[in-house]
Amino acid sequence: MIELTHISKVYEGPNRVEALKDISLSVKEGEIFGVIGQSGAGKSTLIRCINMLERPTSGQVVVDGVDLTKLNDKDLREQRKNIGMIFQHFNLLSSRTVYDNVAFPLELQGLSKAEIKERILPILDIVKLSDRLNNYPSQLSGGQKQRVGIARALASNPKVLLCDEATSALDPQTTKSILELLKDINEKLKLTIVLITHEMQVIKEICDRVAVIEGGVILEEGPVVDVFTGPKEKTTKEFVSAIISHKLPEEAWRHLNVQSEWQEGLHPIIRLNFTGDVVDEPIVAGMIRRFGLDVSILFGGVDYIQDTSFGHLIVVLDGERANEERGIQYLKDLPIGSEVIGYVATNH
Ligand SMILES: Nc1ncnc2c1ncn2[C@@H]1O[C@H](COP(=O)(O)OP(=O)(O)OP(=O)(O)O)[C@@H](O)[C@H]1O
Repeated sequence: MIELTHISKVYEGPNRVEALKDISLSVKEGEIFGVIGQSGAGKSTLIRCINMLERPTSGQVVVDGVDLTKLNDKDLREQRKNIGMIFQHFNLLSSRTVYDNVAFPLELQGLSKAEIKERILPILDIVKLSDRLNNYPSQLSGGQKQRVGIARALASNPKVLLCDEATSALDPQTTKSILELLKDINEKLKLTIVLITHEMQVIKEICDRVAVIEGGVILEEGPVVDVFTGPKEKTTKEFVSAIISHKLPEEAWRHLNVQSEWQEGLHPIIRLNFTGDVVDEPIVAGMIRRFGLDVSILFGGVDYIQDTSFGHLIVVLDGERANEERGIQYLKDLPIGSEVIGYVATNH
């Protein structure tokens, strides 16, 4: 649905900034694609290139089969009806009611009052604002204002919705309800959604795939579950660790006096990561039964990334060294992630 090919964006001026450097991305029809990055990474520039609010310095932007970089202003305006956008600070007109804010883009397109009404009443129903039609933005909560923004974006029946930090100004509870609404319209209206955010929680809640951007470059991208369970780049690891702690807390690490070499009398500490149904397998019981090992659990938990369970466990294997080595091999042969992260003395 969206193909970005070799996109670069340079802001010329006394402080020349290369905001995007040769970015290529592909977003499939009907998916929710998230771009995450820290402040200044290039997220806003990237999302604004998709509807050409920013014109890329070079590269191609194809949305629904049309190369937007080749269009004149009139054709671009026409194609933009396919691409709705919502913003962090909602960008509503304060002198217009909820109804009139949502009607505004359709008025600009020259639709009649009756056509507008027919188009937007069902949308106001989807975003649950039917009882607020005559309120002004100042009379609404942040979440309600964003619902107006969403309804206005949907008014033109777009195929793509761009969300520019759409929940960053909202509290966690309201964020959750807006994300649920986005998921809902993605499913009901088969809308392709691209969102940018600096919050991993947003990616975790609703995205199918994610790209991590830093310094105008995509560091890595893939299905959310894959990126969460196997982050490759340092920045990605930091984002992931903000919501999933794979690590033993620092204090516990010190208290245990963890060593990096497997010396006499020490036992391996192992980190296990597992996704999906495998979490239900009796892995710990297997190690006890097969190799006569004592398995102490130091740390662990199960997270859910949408419908996929993602477990992590840090354990110490304690037994004869040969059996400990067999246990490590047994784990390696299972369809889970396992890594020896240090060695400790136990009380036995
Ligand atoms: N209109 C502009 N003129 C000059 N430089 C700009 C302009 N817009 C953005 N930049 C620069 O481009 C780089 C990327 O900015 P961008 O706003 O895309 O990042 P971001 O990831 O969205 O950050 P934030 O979350 O803080 O908005 C930054 O160095 C920024 O200062």
